[in-house]
Amino acid sequence: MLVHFTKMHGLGNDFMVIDLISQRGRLRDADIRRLSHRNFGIGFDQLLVVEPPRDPDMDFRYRIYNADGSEVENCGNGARCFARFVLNQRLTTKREIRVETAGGPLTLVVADDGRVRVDMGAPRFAPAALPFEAETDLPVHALEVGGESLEIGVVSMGNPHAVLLVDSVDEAPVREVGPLIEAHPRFPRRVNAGFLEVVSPHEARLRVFERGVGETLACGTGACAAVASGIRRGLLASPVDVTLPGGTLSIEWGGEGHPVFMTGPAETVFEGRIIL
Ligand SMILES: N[C@@H](CCC[C@H](N)C(=O)O)C(=O)O
Repeated sequence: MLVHFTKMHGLGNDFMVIDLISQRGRLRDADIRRLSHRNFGIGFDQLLVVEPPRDPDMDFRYRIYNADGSEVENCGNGARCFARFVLNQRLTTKREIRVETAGGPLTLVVADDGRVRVDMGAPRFAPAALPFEAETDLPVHALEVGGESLEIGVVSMGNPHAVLLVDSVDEAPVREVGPLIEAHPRFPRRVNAGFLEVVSPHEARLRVFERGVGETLACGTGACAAVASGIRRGLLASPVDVTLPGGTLSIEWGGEGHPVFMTGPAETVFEGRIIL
C-alpha cells in the first residue's frame, strides 16, 4: 500500500508525519525502526501519526513513536509540527486546535507568522508521575550514576524528564552520562535526560539525551521540564528563552498547578510516498 508522508522539523528535532484519517496503513515497531534509520530509511527522531479523535470534544488524536519504535506520551516539537501539518494538509481550518495524546489533551494555537503556541499542561513533580523510584517529592534528588552522585530534578510533562544542572552545556558529558540516566533502574519506564545551563533568570541553554532516540537537536517537553525544574529551584523566572542546539524556544510557566506554555517554529522539509 502506498502511503503519503511529510518530513517536518521543530528546531532540528525531526519527524515523519502520516495522516491516517484520509489514508489507511499500519506501522509495526520494526517498520518504525527501519524508516527512522538515517542511511537505510527516511531518517527521523519521531514518527507522528494523525488519527480521528476518540473524544468528540477534541479535533484530532495524534500518536508519537520514538525512533526505536516505542510509543510515547508527549512531544513538544512534534505538537507544533502536528498543528502546522493538519492546516497544511487541509484537515482543519481552525487555528486553535485541541488534540488527544497518550499524555493527555493539548491545545495549540497557530499564529499568523506560522509559530505555534502550545498549552503543554501542568508539570508534575511527584516521583510516581514519571515513574521514578523515590520516597518523597523533592526539588532535587540524588542519583548514583557511574560511581558519582548526581543531583537531578524529576518532572513529568506527560513524558518523563530528569534535569541535571551543568556549568556549561558545551562541556557537559551528554552522550556519555545521558544513556546511563536514560536507562537507570530507578526510572522503570526510562527517562529523557536534560542538561541545563542557567545563563540568567530568563535565559537558559539545554541539551537533551532523549529516551528511545539519543541526543536530539531540540526537545520541546525537555525545555518545558527544564524551565519548570529551574523555576522550582529558584534558578529561573518566567518567561525563559531556552536555547537548544537547533534553536530557541520561549517557555512560560506561572508556577505550581499552572500549565506551561511553549512557543516556537515548525517547518516542512519535503513530502513523499512509501510502500507499507
Ligand atoms: N522530541 C520530543 C520528545 C519525544 C519523546 C521522548 N523521546 C520520550 O521518549 O519521552 C519533544 O520535543 O518533546
